[in-house]
Amino acid sequence: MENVFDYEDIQLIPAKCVVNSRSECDTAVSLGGHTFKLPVVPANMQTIIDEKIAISLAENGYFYVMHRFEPGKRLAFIQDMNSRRLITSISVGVKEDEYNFILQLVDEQLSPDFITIDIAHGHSNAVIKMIQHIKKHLPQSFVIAGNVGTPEAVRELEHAGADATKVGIGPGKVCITKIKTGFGTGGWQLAALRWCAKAASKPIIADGGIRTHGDVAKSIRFGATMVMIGSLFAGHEESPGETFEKEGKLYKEYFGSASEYQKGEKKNVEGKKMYVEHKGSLKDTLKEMEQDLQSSISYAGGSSLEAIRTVDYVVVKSSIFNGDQVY
Ligand SMILES: NC(=O)C1=CN([C@@H]2O[C@H](COP(=O)(O)OP(=O)(O)OC[C@H]3O[C@@H](n4cnc5c(N)ncnc54)[C@H](OP(=O)(O)O)[C@@H]3O)[C@@H](O)[C@H]2O)C=CC1
Ligand SMILES: Nc1nc2c(ncn2[C@@H]2O[C@H](COP(=O)(O)O)[C@@H](O)[C@H]2O)c(=O)[nH]1
Repeated sequence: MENVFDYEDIQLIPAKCVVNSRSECDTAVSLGGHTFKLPVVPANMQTIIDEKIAISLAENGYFYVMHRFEPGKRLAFIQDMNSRRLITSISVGVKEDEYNFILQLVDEQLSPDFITIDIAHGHSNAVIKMIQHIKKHLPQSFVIAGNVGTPEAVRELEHAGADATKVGIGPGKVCITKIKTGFGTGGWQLAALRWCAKAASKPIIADGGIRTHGDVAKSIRFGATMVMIGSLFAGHEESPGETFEKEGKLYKEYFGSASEYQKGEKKNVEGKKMYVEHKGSLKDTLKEMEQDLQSSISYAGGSSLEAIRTVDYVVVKSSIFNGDQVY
């Protein structure tokens, strides 16, 4: 692979502005026949999303993906979302019980709008089999499969029936896959996204490594339809996970889905736990993200996300931060 780079190595080049106010710029995106306010989705992790946040996101026009770590609650969750006439979007794994869960949904005549197959190494027969199982029994559900990091994987999962693929092996903030296995897209996630997007014939969700709001625009430029984010959404008032106080400051926990804390055992651990500063309300962060993305669109010289997809860019290998702190 040539031309390897990551988010902080890239700057997008401004084009002539065509709007009078950033508020004219539309950040809406379509996925699976639905339109969402932002091309951004909180990660399907237990310290990032819970039922309450899912309801609030769906009610306010945002995409969400519920995590799969309380499997017994999923059926009731889908029923509850259906009764509220909200979008249903859940995650599954690939173990035997998950096959039965899909059949149980069929028995209950429940067909979630979105099903995300959430596995560390998504380029596998296990994921291909699960895609085929879901497509056979719940053909109306939009299947997101991942995670992957190569064009071959994108093509294979699309060929198996996936409606979208999720790209990102190891760039996450609480990820230690890159350290423990030596593999992944950590450090070159944006280049991997571009590589995968060139091969894709269906939407791609960029997953992991987003550290600033500008990285959302960069993901769009390099081929993402949607961007999954963990750490930037951690630590909010609404976020699940313990809050604790240290020297008068509030922090919240954020742990990896393959961490000891999630698994309850020290086996195949590829994630860690960290504490992030308390950030206030999730609603405010989403609003700020929307405003920042509206501004990105205006710099791209357009009035919708499409303008960002073709904007010029430069590789700034010396790092755009120039020694500055991110915030
Ligand atoms: N995006 C990323 O970079 C990563 C994300 N994660 C997250 O951690 C969570 C747990 O993931 P995961 O361990 O897949 O889920 P599970 O623990 O549910 O494992 C799923 C199945 O895949 C097998 N499996 C897992 N990893 C591999 C591998 N490298 N090679 C072959 N088989 C494998 C497991 O068997 P066995 O355990 O016996 O091998 C198990 O049968 C997920 O939410 C995932 O998104 C984890 C790592 C990387
Ligand atoms: N290697 C691991 N990756 C993990 C784990 N838990 C979640 N994840 C991935 O990280 C992103 C979020 O990344 P961020 O940079 O926005 O914080 C998430 O969507 C997963 O794909 C883990 O334990 N190990």
